[in-house]
Amino acid sequence: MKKSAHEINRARQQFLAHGNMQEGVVNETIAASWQRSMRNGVDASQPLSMVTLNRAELDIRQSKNRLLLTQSKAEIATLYEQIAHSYSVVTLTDAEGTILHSEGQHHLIGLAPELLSPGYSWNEQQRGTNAIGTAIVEQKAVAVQCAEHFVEQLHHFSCYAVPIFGANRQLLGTLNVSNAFSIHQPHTMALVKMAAQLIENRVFRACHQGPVCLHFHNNTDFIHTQWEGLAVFSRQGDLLAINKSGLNLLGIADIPHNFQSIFGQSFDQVCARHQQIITFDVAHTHGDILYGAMEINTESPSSIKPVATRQPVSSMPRTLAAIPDHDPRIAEILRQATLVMNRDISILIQGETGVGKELLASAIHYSSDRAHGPLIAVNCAALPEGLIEAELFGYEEGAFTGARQKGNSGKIEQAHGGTLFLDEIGDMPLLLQARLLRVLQERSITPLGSSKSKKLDFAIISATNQTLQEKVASGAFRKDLYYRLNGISLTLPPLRERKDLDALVQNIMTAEHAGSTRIHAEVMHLFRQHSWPGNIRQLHNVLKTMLALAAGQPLQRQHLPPGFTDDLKDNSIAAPQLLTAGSISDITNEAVRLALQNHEGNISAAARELGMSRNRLYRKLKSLGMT
Ligand SMILES: Nc1ncnc2c1ncn2[C@@H]1O[C@H](COP(=O)(O)OP(=O)(O)OP(=O)(O)O)[C@@H](O)[C@H]1O
Repeated sequence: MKKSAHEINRARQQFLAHGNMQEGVVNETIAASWQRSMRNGVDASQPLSMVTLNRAELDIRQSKNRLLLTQSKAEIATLYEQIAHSYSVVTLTDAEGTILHSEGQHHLIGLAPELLSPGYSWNEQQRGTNAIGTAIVEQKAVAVQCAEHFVEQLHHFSCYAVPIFGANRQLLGTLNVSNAFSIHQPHTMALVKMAAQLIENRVFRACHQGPVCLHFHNNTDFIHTQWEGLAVFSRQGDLLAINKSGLNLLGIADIPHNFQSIFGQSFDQVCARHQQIITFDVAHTHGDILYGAMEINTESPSSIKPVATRQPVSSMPRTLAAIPDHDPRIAEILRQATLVMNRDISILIQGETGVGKELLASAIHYSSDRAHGPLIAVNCAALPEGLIEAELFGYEEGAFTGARQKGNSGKIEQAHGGTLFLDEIGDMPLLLQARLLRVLQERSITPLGSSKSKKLDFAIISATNQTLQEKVASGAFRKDLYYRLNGISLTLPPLRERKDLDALVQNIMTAEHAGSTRIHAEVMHLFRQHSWPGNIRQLHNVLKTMLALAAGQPLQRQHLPPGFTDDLKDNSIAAPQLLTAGSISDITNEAVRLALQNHEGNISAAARELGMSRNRLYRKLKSLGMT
């Protein structure tokens, strides 16, 4: 049975004072870690050192762990949304316990923000028992709750860390959730484990993009989930790689190197049935039947899936004119974009994650004179470093041996006559920045292995959610390339600062074919109070979840994802009324009424909550006959 924080603290005090471990209070993992912490001379009563890596050191670490970072991004965002509340932070560390990325409002959990920010190390040797450091030592999932932490300063926090292993089963890092709850939350650990498993699978697929991949499990429902086994084969049926779950499912450590000897069936015949679920009666699983689905990559071996970024959902705004411009900052961005788009000026779009940078880039392209040409999107963060050069610049026949023998036009060449969109440009490796600069200056390209250059004509738009100027200052991004890309910089505001939430909600509801679904006024009120760390993407996800949970009924507070309201300052809401997503003016009227009610008629406070000026609110009240 789980012991109380008080009992654990007493056992810890006794251990610190006399070195003896009270039986049955903490589990073996924590007990062993306390012993190590003591041996390592960690001072349990002193606050932790605040020393973290400087910007340049962190840049180096992040670029060393680019694959892990890029393959984790989406899962971290989803995990954060699943547990979204102000008292949690999600962190991703490298194999030494140094934070590479964190998601959450660090300052709110009552710990110095530095301690959960990129650059801080949670190595057990220095910090004593903690989920990240201890998970790295133990190479397994570890939960450390309150007084189980060796250092007293951490006694108000609970942390859940799960190691992430690479394609060759080497430790890559950890995924961790820290929160300010003293009660053990088994579901938090389950969510972290699921996310870590998904990251491992993504890393595996990014490293092994062989032509044939078998997805398998002993339960058909688990195929294409994070628990599936993955085995990658060459076109001849030679095993190129297998993931950890695959090994476990097969039940043998020493895997044969050929499809037929593993699965007992002809590779070609199974490939021919790749649209069906195939049953395998495998010898070593002791009667356990395995089921598999073959994925055959019919594209040329060189086409790498992660290059292309997501295409905007078709019903989302496709042109600048279709983007709502009720927010003055957005209206100004749209005006500037319209003025520069056909003038050979490089556009750099900046803004936090999920603010709509990609959507804006695509709207610029489809509004420009090049709308009939291609829009080629390259996610600079989603490619293994060694492949970027070939993917961007292309290569001539004979430049490589093996799978890449035939030659391939690069993404830049494919953008000829259209627009090249370089997403996450801040992640472009330094070495390739010089080459890209040359291409942009000369508007011509020389593929790898070729001596002939080709003249090209394309518009360039890049986007980043990093502060490029800081990267320039730390030497991680070339100044000359920065100036070249930054003909004009358009910075999209975060959602919490936008004044057009109603219009955005309406847009998303329409895109989700739910334009006539009614939204409770209370929900809109809660939306206005939310800080939206994931911006419009998060708003979109929340609305999608609510639409699913409401199953055709009006969207109400109980349909909000769990944890959503924890972020809000004031949950006391007035009597609910129903509104239609389509009627922005109705929503605004209702919001005005609620805001005034919440602030007992105080115009300034109500205007602040509504994100409008006092004058505008006065005008609004006048038009409503409320003054
Ligand atoms: N004007 C808009 N109206 C409705 N939905 C929008 C709008 N802008 C963005 N979105 C929604 O927000 C999501 C995120 O947008 P987008 O991918 O363009 O953001 P981003 O800033 O490029 O994010 P990241 O930096 O993480 O790549 C989109 O999938 C879309 O659903």
